[in-house]
Amino acid sequence: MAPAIASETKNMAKPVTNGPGPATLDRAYVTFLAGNGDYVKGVIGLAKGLRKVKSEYPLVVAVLPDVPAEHRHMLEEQGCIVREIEPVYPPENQTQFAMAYYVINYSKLRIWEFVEYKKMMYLDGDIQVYDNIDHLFDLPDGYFYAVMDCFCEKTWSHTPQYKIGYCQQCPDKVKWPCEKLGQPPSLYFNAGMFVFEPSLHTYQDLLKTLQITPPTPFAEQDFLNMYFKNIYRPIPLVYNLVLAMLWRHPENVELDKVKVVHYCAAGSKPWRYTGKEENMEREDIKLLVKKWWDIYNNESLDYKRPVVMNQLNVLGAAGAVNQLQPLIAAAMSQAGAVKYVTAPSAA
Ligand SMILES: O=c1ccn([C@@H]2O[C@H](COP(=O)(O)OP(=O)(O)O)[C@@H](O)[C@H]2O)c(=O)[nH]1
Ligand SMILES: OC[C@H]1O[C@H](O[C@@H]2[C@@H](O)[C@H](O)[C@@H](O)[C@H](O)[C@@H]2O)[C@H](O)[C@@H](O)[C@H]1O
Ligand SMILES: [Mn+2]
Repeated sequence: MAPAIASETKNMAKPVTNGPGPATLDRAYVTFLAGNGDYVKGVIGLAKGLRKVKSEYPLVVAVLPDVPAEHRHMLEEQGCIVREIEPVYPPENQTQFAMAYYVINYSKLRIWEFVEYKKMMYLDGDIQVYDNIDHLFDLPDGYFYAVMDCFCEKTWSHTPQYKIGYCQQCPDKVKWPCEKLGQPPSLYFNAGMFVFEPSLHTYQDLLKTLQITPPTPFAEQDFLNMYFKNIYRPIPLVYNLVLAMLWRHPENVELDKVKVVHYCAAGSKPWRYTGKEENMEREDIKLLVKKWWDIYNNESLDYKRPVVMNQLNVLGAAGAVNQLQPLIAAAMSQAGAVKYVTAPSAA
């Protein structure tokens, strides 16, 4: 069934607002971390941002083997659930077609294997959540939800749409020349944020399909758009503001209504912001970078391991195993959706 093709927000998929459901283990946010560099700051900021908006669900971090133990510990100290994944590579010796920087992002595909969760929301590590978006988990099952991207940045200069000045964000401004180029491109989402349902069948089919799909410039983002084309449903831009929208389509942006900001424009990563790159001197960019730092530096947003957990650790270390049972029960209820359980060392 073709997804609702939405040309404007009002036609886009709307969350089912049936009020706050019970916090269940079958839902979680998930992000992806690779390397031993400074992206870990992005993930820590995201964990604190989700806590600030009182999200009911935990944050799972899929880490590649090259993420150092120190960074994994920092994430666990922030209440994250750290899961190691193996890298995913596109077909052998064809990676030169993808922008080299993006090849590592194919590893995001491992999250479809997290089937202990019925529904997950993927968020890039360079995303910050400024309003509670838990209601997106209530969107009807069976679809892939994400926000439409923009084709106007020079990162898109390899595409026909860029060359003729067409963008799905303003399809009437420069109309797609159907007689010359056939059908306009399908609606295309930014893969920095999406709502999906983990499934072993889908996971295996994704990997199998990847092996026969030549890589393309936007790597896993292009691949996911191709793979989920028939069940993709656009959701409003407030759920993933790709920063370039501020200067490419300001008429589509109401900044005070934006719930999720995606710091993907060149030079906009808050933890390495210098203000020197193009558009980075804008007042709205400076404000959004400050908003990110205000959360990152706010110690009141640090994860506080439930008191009982500390007692558990003390008793576990002391080998007082028989006193652990009631504490474990209390810890599980106090921690709600179990975010972080250290298996007490057996006596
Ligand atoms: O060195 C890296 C590069 C990327 N990423 C992860 O991969 C995501 C996608 O990369 P990025 O956000 O830089 O792409 P963009 O959205 O800027 O195109 C990041 O948000 C991180 O979660 C990472 O952990 N380490
Ligand atoms: O690996 C491909 C990446 O493609 C996307 O980033 C792009 C996209 O947003 C373009 O529209 C922008 O022009 C560009 O700057 C930006 O990097 C996703 O954000 C990222 O998670 C990841 O999938
Ligand atoms: Mn990103």
